[in-house]
Amino acid sequence: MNIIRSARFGASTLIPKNCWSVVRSISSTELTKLEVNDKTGIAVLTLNRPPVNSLNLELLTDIRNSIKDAESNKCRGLILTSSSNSVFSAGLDFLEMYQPKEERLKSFWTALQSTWMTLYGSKIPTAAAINGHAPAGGCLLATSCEYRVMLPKFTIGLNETLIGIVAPNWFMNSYLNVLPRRVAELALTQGKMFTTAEAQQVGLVDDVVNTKEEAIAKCEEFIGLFKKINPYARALTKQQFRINHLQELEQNREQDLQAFIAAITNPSTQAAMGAYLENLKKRSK
Ligand SMILES: CCCCCCCCCCCC/C=C/CC(=O)SCCNC(=O)CCNC(=O)[C@H](O)C(C)(C)COP(=O)(O)OP(=O)(O)OC[C@H]1O[C@@H](n2cnc3c(N)ncnc32)[C@H](O)[C@@H]1OP(=O)(O)O
Repeated sequence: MNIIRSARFGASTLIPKNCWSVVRSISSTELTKLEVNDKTGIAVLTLNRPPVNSLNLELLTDIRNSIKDAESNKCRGLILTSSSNSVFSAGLDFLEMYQPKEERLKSFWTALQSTWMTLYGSKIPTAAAINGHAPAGGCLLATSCEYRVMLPKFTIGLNETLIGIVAPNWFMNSYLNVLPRRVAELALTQGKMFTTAEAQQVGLVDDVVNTKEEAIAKCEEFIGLFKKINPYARALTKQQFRINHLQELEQNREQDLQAFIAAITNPSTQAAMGAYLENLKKRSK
């Protein structure tokens, strides 16, 4: 058995899973865990930032590093999931955007841009096992993957307009890569959160299963579809589908950053976000 060494983790840890496979930890931080199944070569990236995996600068940085680790370790595919039983990811961390410090705000948005480009443009097959709610940035992570499977009774969608903010072009492009234009426009303008059943009906998720284990198995099945396909040909084909969206952001990163800072620091956006956060806190009491 080859032991993969990680730049971030040193020697790999072996975790026996069942008699057929061995799960090996490639890299791990306080916020993420990246494990590869030795038999299939498929990696699972688990987001672990309780209570709701809200995406702050550190979590975004770890996600990006993990995707790169999976690629550099030549994993055959990458599955994103959550350690929570009820939330895949609550999207961007409001605490990064509410009453922000400018330098941190810049680093935060720049990290989000980089993470999105790394995931959306990844050479290896990507899949999301959505084992909980996936609003806004959580939905962005899922729609940046090539395949989605979701557990029942959760919600997913880009709800930005409900918060009084506008989803940037590249959020919309990830949506449009999955949904018909008419459905995407209606959903985005309403800030619609789809139930699992609705999401499956419009094609926002590909499959619905009852447990996280089944979701991971479905993702493995999806990634297995490429077993006999030349990885180079596959990667270039995927890239051709996504290159326009990737270039659009790459070429306008600074403009996108400035638009974000202007929109977020606008007093009316801050007021709307403050009220939304207050409401969230009341609800959770
Ligand atoms: C012309 C074009 C111009 C374009 C210009 C560009 C402009 C840029 C605009 C900016 C775009 C910014 C994009 C943002 C996208 C986002 O991702 S925003 C985040 C949106 N997320 C949400 O709305 C989710 C909110 N959360 C929930 O709905 C629920 O928490 C949940 C369904 C995910 C889970 O519910 P439950 O399990 O019941 O947990 P709670 O009790 O609600 O929460 C526990 C705990 O977590 C806190 N929390 C929840 N979400 C967040 C979050 N996103 N950030 C930070 N904190 C969060 C919640 O307040 C609770 O905290 P306490 O326990 O009360 O302390």
